[in-house]
Amino acid sequence: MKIKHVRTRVYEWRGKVVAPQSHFCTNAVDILYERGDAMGSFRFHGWLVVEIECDDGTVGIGNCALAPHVAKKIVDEYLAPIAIGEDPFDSEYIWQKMYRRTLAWGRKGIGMAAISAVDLAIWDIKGKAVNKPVFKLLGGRTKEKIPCYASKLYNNDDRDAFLAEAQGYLDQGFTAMKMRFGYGPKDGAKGMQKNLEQVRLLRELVGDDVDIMLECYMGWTLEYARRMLPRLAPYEPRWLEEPVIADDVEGYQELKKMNIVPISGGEHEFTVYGFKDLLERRAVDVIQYDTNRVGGITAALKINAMAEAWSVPVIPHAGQMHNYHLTMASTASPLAEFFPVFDVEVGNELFYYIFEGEPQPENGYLQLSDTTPGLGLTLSDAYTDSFHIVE
Ligand SMILES: O=C(O)[C@H](O)[C@H](O)[C@@H](O)CO
Ligand SMILES: [Mg+2]
Repeated sequence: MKIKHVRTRVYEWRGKVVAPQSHFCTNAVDILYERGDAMGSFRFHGWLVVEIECDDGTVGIGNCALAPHVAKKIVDEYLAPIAIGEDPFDSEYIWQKMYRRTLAWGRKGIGMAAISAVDLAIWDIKGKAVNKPVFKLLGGRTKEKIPCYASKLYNNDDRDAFLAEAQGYLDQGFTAMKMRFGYGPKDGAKGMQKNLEQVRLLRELVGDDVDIMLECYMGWTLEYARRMLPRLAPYEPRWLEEPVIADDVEGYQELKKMNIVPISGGEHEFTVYGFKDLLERRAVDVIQYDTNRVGGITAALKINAMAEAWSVPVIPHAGQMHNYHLTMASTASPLAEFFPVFDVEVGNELFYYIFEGEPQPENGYLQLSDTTPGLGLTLSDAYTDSFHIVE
């Protein structure tokens, strides 16, 4: 079996977009003085789809959402020539070739996201070639079904609307949900009180039998997070996510060492080397790589093994099939993130408009088929009129 052709397309969403409410999510840009759409550069309204065709006609599908046009260029110019002609079952060798040939500039960030997209397509091929779901190639079923948490609840100062969304997840049977803070250091004591009010109201609504997770999306500082942790402790969040930027590993270490609220991170970290550093420095209580960024399934599988050795749970970023297969196949991964299906807003939900095959939860659990080969995704044609597709 040989890789014959690599096709890359960027799906640009042209359909309806729901403008997010003000202060809907803190983020790394918040410390800058200019106003405007701070979360603008964290939107996912374009998505790279990579299709790899083999000489026997098998086609594998991969994807990545970070800077999709740049990732497309990297795949077209650098990675496709490396993969073509190789046996897809030599996935480790192909991964090493892609990594080492682009090491000068691709070891983190968009270079690794592009490698991830190719690697996902290769694993999809391997599953299809042996007529097995990918998780069966990664160690198999470790769970009867996958527990998941509802992940949206962007801050809304209309507290009735915020709580109505949370009530909806309770009504659907979720026993865990993640909210986004709307305020950070720039918003002073008043903003801090709004953050605390938001958590208090959510905890009062859901009670003590539901886990709540708190997302900062890199929008706080170490000083602000130090002040918030003791104030958040009474609400017993399952974790506080990305309180500081990914490069501030010392900040992560210090917050974790305070041992007040578990600290999670990793969706902006890459390869086994990035997670070796986080683990050895005991910087996180929960690892949250995204398989379509971190180095694909080839890298994620190795990180799961490292996390198991360090007893650090892996709860991958994003509710998408490429992450679910890893969670299903690892006892180090107790839970999956689930992005509820909504009108397109930030774009986490765009995946549902491009692909068919994503499982929908029942009472807070997801199920993967034992018989659907590969990753289990096909390209949807239900929304083609709402996409501008760049070949
Ligand atoms: O943890 C997450 O789901 C991410 O940080 C979100 O994708 C991001 O859009 C912020 O909500
Ligand atoms: Mg996050």
